[in-house]
This record gives sequence, structure tokens and C-alpha cells, in this order.
Amino acid sequence: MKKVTRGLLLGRMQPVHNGHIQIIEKTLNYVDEVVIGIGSAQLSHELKDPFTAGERIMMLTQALDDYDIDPKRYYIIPIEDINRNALWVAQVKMLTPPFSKVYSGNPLVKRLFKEEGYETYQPELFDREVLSGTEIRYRILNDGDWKSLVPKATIEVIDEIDGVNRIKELSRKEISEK
Ligand SMILES: Nc1ncnc2c1ncn2[C@@H]1O[C@H](COP(=O)(O)OP(=O)(O)OP(=O)(O)O)[C@@H](O)[C@H]1O
Ligand SMILES: NC(=O)c1ccc[n+]([C@@H]2O[C@H](COP(=O)(O)O)[C@@H](O)[C@H]2O)c1
Repeated sequence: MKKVTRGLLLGRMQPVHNGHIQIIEKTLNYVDEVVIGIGSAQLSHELKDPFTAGERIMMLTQALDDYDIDPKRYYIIPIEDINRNALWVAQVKMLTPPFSKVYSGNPLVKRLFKEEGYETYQPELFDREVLSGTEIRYRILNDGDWKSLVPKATIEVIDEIDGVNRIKELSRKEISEK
């Protein structure tokens, strides 16, 4: 039987944007299956992390379906943070199917996996000036054009959960607590 190669891609995906879809599609040219870790899964209802893991899973599952990506080629796994970096790789391994390659631009993530013997790769970033969660959350808050930067599924989920007002309320709360 042919050995299946799996690559791990990790991101908080607050929210899922077009950069995530592009990197998933691209990585599938190099590995048989991608394990997509939704990072900081325990966080939600914070300005930097407004959406729950479940909401992020809905965005991604629907977007990958809309992009006709074969569901047999990916796993979506929520991964909570733990406050012990030295144990975090073990936590990720416990929750995911076995993988041998790790794709991440985050220096800490790369170091932690490298020290555990994984091959790590720095994925190319697409349109990074605009395709970042930070920029998209900023645009949502300030009524800018965020919809052109995310898949249709992200717009639909944010609409369904009244996400624009959630972010605006979180911002007002943060300002009033300062
Ligand atoms: N523009 C992009 N092009 C390709 N891949 C991207 C892009 N933005 C993020 N990624 C991928 O997603 C991972 C990070 O996911 P994350 O959701 O934290 O993205 P982010 O846009 O940097 O978020 P934030 O601005 O909220 O910190 C990166 O390691 C990278 O693999
Ligand atoms: N100790 C830990 O829990 C630990 C360590 C490194 C990365 N992470 C998580 O991995 C994810 C990495 O994603 P980014 O590349 O988007 O930063 C984040 O959710 C981050 O919190 C967690």
C-alpha cells in the first residue's frame, strides 16, 4: 500500500480568508492530505479572536466545499493552546492524524516542531498586505471592504452569527474598559 504523506497547516483563522484557501490548495500539490489545525481553539469573543472554533470550522468546511476540494484530502482539527510550549507539539500530535511535514510562517511553531524532528516549511504568502486576519478584522470594524478578501462561506457565517456587530461591540467594550 502506498504511504500517505500528510502536512500540517496551522492558523487561528480569525476569520478564514482567501490566503488560507490558497495555501491549502497549494499544499495539496505537495502532500496527499492536509491536516488543518484551527489554532487557539479555546478563544472567542475577543477583538483579536472573535469567532469560536465551531464558527471557524463552519467557514472552512463550506469554503473548501465551494472550492471543490476533495473532503477525503483534509482533516479540520481544533487545537487549544496550552501554556507549556515544550509540550505543545505533543498536544498537537495527540489530536491529529500522523503527519511528517509542517507548513507555518510562525517562528515559534517552526522551532517547536523542528526540535521534535519534523520537516518544516515556510509557505509563500499571497497578497499579504491585505490577506491577513488583522487587516480583515480592522476592515470589519471600520466598515471597509473585507468581503473581497474572504470566501463566500466566511461572509455567510459572519452574517448568520451577526459577527460584524459582535466585533463592533467587543471593540466598544475594550475601549470602555481602558
Ligand atoms: N496571505 C496569506 N497567504 C498564504 N498563507 C497565509 C496567508 N495568511 C495566512 N496564511 C497561512 O495561515 C497561517 C496563519 O494563520 P492565521 O489565521 O493566524 O493568519 P493571519 O492572517 O496571519 O492572522 P492574524 O492577522 O489574525 O494574526 C500562516 O502560517 C500561513 O500558513
Ligand atoms: N503553547 C502553545 O499553546 C502554543 C505554542 C505555539 C503556537 N500555538 C498556537 O498555534 C497557532 C499558530 O498559528 P499562527 O501561525 O497563526 O500564529 C496559534 O493558535 C498559537 O496560539 C500555541
